[in-house]
Amino acid sequence: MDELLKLRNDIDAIDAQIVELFEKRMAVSESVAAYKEKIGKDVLDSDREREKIGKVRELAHSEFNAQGVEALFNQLMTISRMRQYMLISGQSSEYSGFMPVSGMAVKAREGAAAEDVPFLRMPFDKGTKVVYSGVPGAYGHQAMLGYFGPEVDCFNVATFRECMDAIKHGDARYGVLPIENSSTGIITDVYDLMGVYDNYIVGEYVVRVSHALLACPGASMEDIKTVYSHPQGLLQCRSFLSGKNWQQISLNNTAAAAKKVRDEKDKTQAAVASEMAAGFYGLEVLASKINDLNNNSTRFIIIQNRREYLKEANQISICFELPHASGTLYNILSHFIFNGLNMNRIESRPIPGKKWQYRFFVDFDGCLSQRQVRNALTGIASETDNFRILGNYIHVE
Ligand SMILES: C=C(O[C@@H]1C=C(C(=O)O)C=C[C@H]1O)C(=O)O
Repeated sequence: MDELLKLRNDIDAIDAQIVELFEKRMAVSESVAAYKEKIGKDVLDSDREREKIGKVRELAHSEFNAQGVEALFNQLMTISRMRQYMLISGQSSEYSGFMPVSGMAVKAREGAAAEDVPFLRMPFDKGTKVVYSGVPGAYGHQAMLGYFGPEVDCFNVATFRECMDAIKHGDARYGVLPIENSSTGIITDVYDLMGVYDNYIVGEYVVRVSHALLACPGASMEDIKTVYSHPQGLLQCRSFLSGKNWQQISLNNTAAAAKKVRDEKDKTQAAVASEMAAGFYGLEVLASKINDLNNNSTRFIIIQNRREYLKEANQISICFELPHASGTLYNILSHFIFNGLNMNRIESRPIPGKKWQYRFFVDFDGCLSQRQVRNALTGIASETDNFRILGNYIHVE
């Protein structure tokens, strides 16, 4: 026991020296930050870090220790960079061109689950033009009405890209696009477009997908022979449809199915779509809530072409590219860890034209007005390629 005590005393004495040296090193690193800020030099100097690792490895007396020293100095230099970003990330109210704006308090709309609806929205009035992708009566329409209310001045476009273009060119102030479904995952096309357009996420809205069986007025369940819907609509109602012996036909979206049933006025046809589509197309609801899972939801984003964020915003979305080398993503994640930020999601998508290279999308908790967020973003921006802040908005749980 005495022997262990003595050995631990030795370790304590060495550790005290390490801490003293660590603090001395950090003080020098702070002076380096001040100098770099003065001359406009980047914090990260990969060549210098590589040389440093080589040199400290040579100082070690075994391969095991060389590896240990390498890991240790990688951490030391990461911490040193974090400190430098802290000292140079600014303090003005705007960050990277993003201006804080005041939100508008809006009550939850009828039929919406309270937890799906943000209590604060981006400012809009009756004259504000809004575009959504999809057709009237589809879930995109429902999300748009949920966020902006029934009196909104809106129009729809057929594709996600057209929605992006309408926002980019100012044909509409806000756009509404689906970004993720709770059972089928992310909408990759929307991610890819967000990565290349200069549009920004300013809000989020969740629609609980609740399918109903719709048919012509006067039709009953016994009349039905054919059912139309989006493939996902048919899939999500598999147990309801399984015993029915109806022909199932896929169309582009659920609202197109409702429209077809209305237009053809055939009592043997039915559509799987929302109850809202029933009202919109003058159809009757033969059965409601027919999806297998009743917590199936689609998350929509509200986009615009201005760099703005609500003062109460609590989630940030960013994207960036990384060189195809070992440790690059690990290095970026350290910015979240050292700044105490909670990451909610990370996705990667192939970069068109760059084989086996990926663009990363990260969502994390925070607001652009917070110091630790700015520190992390300053670091990530300078250590990645094509870094973009995609938006700061109120996240709906
Ligand atoms: C301290 C510097 O800044 C960064 C941190 C380093 C370190 O802690 O040793 C090395 C290179 C830079 O990435 C520097 O440039 O010397």
